[in-house]
Amino acid sequence: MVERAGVRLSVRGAGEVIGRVQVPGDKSISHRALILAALAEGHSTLTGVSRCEDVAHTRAALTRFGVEFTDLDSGAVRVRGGLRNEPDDVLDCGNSGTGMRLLSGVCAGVDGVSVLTGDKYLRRRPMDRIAIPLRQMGARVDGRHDGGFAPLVIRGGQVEGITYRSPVASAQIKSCVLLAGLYAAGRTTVIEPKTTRRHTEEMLQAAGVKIRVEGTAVTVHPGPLAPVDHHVPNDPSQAAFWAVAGLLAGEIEAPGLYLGHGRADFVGVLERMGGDIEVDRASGTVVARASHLRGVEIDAGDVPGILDEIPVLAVAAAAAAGTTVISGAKELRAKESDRIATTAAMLRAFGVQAEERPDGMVIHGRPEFSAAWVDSHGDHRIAMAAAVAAACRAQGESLIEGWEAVATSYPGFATDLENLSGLRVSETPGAPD
Ligand SMILES: O=C(O)C1=C[C@@H](OP(=O)(O)O)[C@@H](O)[C@H](O)C1
Ligand SMILES: C=C(OP(=O)(O)O)C(=O)O
Repeated sequence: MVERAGVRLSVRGAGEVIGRVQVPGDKSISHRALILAALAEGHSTLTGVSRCEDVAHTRAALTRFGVEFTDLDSGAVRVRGGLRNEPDDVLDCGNSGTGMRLLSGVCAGVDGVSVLTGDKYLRRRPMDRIAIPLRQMGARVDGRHDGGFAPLVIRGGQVEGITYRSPVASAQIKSCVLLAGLYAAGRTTVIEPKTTRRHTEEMLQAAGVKIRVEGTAVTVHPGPLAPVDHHVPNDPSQAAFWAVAGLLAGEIEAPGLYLGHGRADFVGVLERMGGDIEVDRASGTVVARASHLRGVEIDAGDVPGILDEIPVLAVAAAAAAGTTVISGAKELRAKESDRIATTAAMLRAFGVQAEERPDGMVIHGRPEFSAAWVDSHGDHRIAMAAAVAAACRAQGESLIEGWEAVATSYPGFATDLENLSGLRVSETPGAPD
């Protein structure tokens, strides 16, 4: 594992943020597009695939199984699939929970041994949530703390279909088990406590797999995948940063977004806050204009649909009149960082009163922030949320340490921020990671 060199972002705020922004291809869909194309026998052509580091790790991991990727001049990726054999080396998933958990499902189905690892942040994230169902299916899963943490060693092949009632609402757990289910004897059902993003179901169906969704239950039948030509739409979780920037300081338009189940709920939360935000479903466009926001209650019912957007929604709450209470969000503690602790600490660095609770936080809004020194704690979403706070509401120079983490999902974020704001935004060598 090569750890990245430290980068510090300097933002001299505050100013207007105005314009149209093409955010990167959706990260969740990009991982799945590469994996499903790798499983399919034959050639698939993918367009719009995210060029972020997380997705690059998944692509590199798939080459270890003998899958071939070719970058076409058009920007499309051609995939020669047919993944069947065990990988010939360790699968390095980098910072990506999605990569590690989805690939684990594939490894459980493939005859042979796979070893999966990742960076120091990923190696701290819980993997028992996939080890438990994969073992029930008949795979052998080992790792640190009895398979609770990576590196993971999976001996796959000969898996049986199961009905798995997941204790956690997680698209990664669901997708892991469904992918293993493609290789199983018999059908596999996953029942979620609450429905989560449905990319795996939608994309397996498009690849000709027999899959049925009934409420919170998804059943997959084993079988081959057909190659597909898939366009990856733009990432709504990245557009959420700009939507908040538009509401706080100008007007932003983000086109081409995936706005399907479990991904666009941040729009409703921002509307509840009083935000002037419009959605055109046909073109996948979100437009957000400067608004006076007010504090809201965000609870367990909201959380699965806004999981990755909470750090930037917290910035909106910090700029809103009154108090915002977030509850039912303890899953945030299992992300790239403990996002309840790191979001609250980031807001406090800007002079905002924010108190941590076991399953959420309480944020007291204020009209202006003070310039801040923020530590990303290796978490791309904390870094980008801080950049929005700095650019829109903090007079003077704010510094974001650990900015290198942003490459995991949105390598061009600083350039987009500079172009949309006209502020001075600069990246310099920072403290080592
Ligand atoms: O399936 C996916 O692509 C993802 C699911 C979510 O994680 P969990 O499944 O752990 O909730 C989300 O936080 C992550 O960014 C991407
Ligand atoms: C949680 C995230 O991703 P992952 O779980 O794939 O690392 C994220 O992108 O916010």
